[in-house]
Amino acid sequence: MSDIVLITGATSGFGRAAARRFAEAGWSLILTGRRAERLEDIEKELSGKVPVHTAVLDVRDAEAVKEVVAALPEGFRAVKALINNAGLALAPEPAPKADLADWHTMIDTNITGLVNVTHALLPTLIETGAGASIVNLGSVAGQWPYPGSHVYGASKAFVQQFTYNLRCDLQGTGVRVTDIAPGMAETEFTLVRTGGDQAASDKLYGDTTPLEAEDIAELIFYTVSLPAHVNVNRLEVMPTRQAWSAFAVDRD
Ligand SMILES: NC(=O)C1=CN([C@@H]2O[C@H](COP(=O)(O)OP(=O)(O)OC[C@H]3O[C@@H](n4cnc5c(N)ncnc54)[C@H](OP(=O)(O)O)[C@@H]3O)[C@@H](O)[C@H]2O)C=CC1
Ligand SMILES: O=CCS(=O)(=O)O
Repeated sequence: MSDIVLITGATSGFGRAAARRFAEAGWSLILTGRRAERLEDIEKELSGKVPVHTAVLDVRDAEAVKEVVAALPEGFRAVKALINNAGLALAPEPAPKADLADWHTMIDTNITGLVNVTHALLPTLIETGAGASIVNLGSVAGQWPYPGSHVYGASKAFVQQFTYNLRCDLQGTGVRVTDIAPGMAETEFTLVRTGGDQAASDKLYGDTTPLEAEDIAELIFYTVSLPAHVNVNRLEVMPTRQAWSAFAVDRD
């Protein structure tokens, strides 16, 4: 029987690229996201190669998460890898101008959603044991501050610490836990962050060489495919053309 991966946010960006990468390697796929049509598209694309099960799922809804996990069909139950990828940034403006509702949405998705899915799948992953993996999508924003990152960066700092803390509690179970923390990558991320501003997205990724979704998919797959005794704790990755900026100083 093939290995089974569950990917949240498989309708776009890293999640969709990861689905393709795991399919290439013959894994069975459980793909989730809120957009049903996108899930149908990716299922159509990949189900000729490997078994695919899709579920429309908003990770913020803890009950729905439990139901999706409980209803996994025969052949998709022994999950070996969980890719906690669903997430988003909103409100690119500075904190005093940001909407409280956007802050809540980021917390509900990037923190609560990730915790919901992890909690629901922990028993299965522990049963799988040696070689099982949880890969959490953090961000450079979880480590490095920048203007407009406010709650987004803080939510990704949570992802990093939750990853480390989970590692402590899962020691002895064989389940590995990794925080992959990408820098600038061209996906629908900026379109979502700016409320659909295609020009802003094009401008951010233009005239440089951002990471591509496939770069991160490769790292996710690599992390999961390492020998069972190897745990990558955190992988921070940036485009070669991206680096840190100087400290900001307020002057008279
Ligand atoms: N692109 C970048 O520069 C970076 C991104 N990241 C992180 O990587 C992850 C993937 O982002 P990326 O691929 O770039 O962005 P995309 O916007 O392309 O993809 C985000 C995915 O998350 C899903 N999603 C969002 N909210 C929910 C929700 N409430 N329930 C279920 N699924 C949800 C979306 O699916 P749907 O809308 O169908 O629900 C979509 O599939 C995120 O966690 C992001 O924070 C980290 C560092 C850099
Ligand atoms: O998480 C996304 C990367 S960035 O926009 O915070 O640099």
